[in-house]
Amino acid sequence: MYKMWTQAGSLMASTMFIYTMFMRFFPSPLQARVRRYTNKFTSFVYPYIRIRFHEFTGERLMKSEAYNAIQTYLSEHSSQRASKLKAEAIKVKDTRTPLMLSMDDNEEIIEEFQGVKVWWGSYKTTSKTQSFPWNSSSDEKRYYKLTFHKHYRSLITDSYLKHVLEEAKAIEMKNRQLKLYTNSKTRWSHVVFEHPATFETLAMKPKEKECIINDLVKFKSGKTYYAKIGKAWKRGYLLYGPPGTGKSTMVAAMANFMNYDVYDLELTAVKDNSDLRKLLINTSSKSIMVIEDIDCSLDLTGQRKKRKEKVEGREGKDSRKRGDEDDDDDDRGSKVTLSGLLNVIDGIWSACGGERIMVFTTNFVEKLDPALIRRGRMDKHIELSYCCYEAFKVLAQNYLGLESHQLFPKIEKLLEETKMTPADVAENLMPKSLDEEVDTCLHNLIQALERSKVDLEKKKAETERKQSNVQKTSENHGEGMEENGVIN
Ligand SMILES: Nc1ncnc2c1ncn2[C@@H]1O[C@H](COP(=O)(O)OP(=O)(O)OP(=O)(O)O)[C@@H](O)[C@H]1O
Ligand SMILES: [Mg+2]
Repeated sequence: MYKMWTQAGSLMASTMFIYTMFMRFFPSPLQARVRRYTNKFTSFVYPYIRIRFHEFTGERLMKSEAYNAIQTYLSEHSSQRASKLKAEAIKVKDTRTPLMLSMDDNEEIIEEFQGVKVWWGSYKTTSKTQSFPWNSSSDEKRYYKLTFHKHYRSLITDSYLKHVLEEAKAIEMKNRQLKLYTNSKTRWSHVVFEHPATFETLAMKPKEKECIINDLVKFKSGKTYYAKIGKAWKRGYLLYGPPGTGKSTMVAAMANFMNYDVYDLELTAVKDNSDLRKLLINTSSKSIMVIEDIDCSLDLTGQRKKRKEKVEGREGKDSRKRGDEDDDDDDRGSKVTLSGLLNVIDGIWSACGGERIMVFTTNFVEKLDPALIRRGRMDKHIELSYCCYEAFKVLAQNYLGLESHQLFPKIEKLLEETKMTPADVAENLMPKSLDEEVDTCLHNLIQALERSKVDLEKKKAETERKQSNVQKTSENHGEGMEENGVIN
């Protein structure tokens, strides 16, 4: 047996040697003919077709959708057949096990489709990039390989692959658990998104709420419309208002309503515009990208002004432009610029993927650069404000299960006279012990509102007093000037 293998080995080596020599020294027409015959011979000896599905496409920029779909499909089909499995702890809807099992690396399974056998394999290649011994990193590339008999080429490429993609989509919809992503450098990591907020529990005027819901519904079903008008399928929402008025809660309600993943982009953790673009490309469609407190994220608002001031201050100096950029680098850890962010929102790259919502939240809308929030970038501006009576009724229903109560009119009047955020109203309404009565909760709220009313009146009186003092001083000053003959 050993002898036979040795002979076979040396025969193969000799064949390879002759083949290489031939390819090197003979003219190309002859080479082409030989190659054709070699291919024929190979396909006669090995009549199988192989298709590779790589994890990343486009210079490793984007995760391949086909790869993802196959992964979903195989994890559903492989767990019963493969002997080497990978387990990932995830939460998927409607499953008895909290673990998702998928094929391990270098594992294969056999499937049958309309009586035809196909082989799926999961593989990984590792290449080492080493510039210095102390600075080496390995680059892992994963791919799935599908093998089938050449006789069934059209069945597999037309029907089977379509079946795999469709089934993957159906599995995804069935198990879809929303994800909340967060960024570090150029990578996203995620946890399961479990925020319970919905539009029903969101306290705001019903008409405004309805308007937002209609807008979202229109967006979701607008694929052909956006294509028709030649616009990328995306929409921007600017949520602004004082702290505790429900901006973050609304983002969660939007995600649950649309069934979209949330990408919570922390701009300060992004090194520069190029990394920002990479992050954008690696987001999936059907997602909401949110930048919370955009006014604090980076000095995006000040950059233009600062630049303008510097340029004006250094007029005529050759080093103007270079100096500007150097200073900016020193000022901030992140080099993301306003133009970089604008590009992400509605530049050419922003159209990647489609069906995307972008949300900015801020407490100080007036601080933002107008370019950042102009319509077309932030299409809809939504103000979330202090609690009104209609918003209170939603909270009373949420927290106490109350439709109406004799104390409601009193609360309505107090809400008109004060400025209390929905967060504060909610906190006062929340029972503080298991046996706390509804009436006690409402009384707590009334007391808090009355205190807030007194504070507000005190503040108002104080401001009026200050204003009248300023007025008096300026009048005295004016009289003095007149007496001194300054004003004629
Ligand atoms: N409009 C609202 N409807 C329902 N609950 C609300 C609303 N506003 C605030 N809340 C409650 O108050 C808490 C704080 O609200 P949220 O975090 O959404 O405020 P925010 O506007 O994002 O504040 P900030 O500007 O400080 O980020 C939430 O957990 C929620 O329970
Ligand atoms: Mg918030």
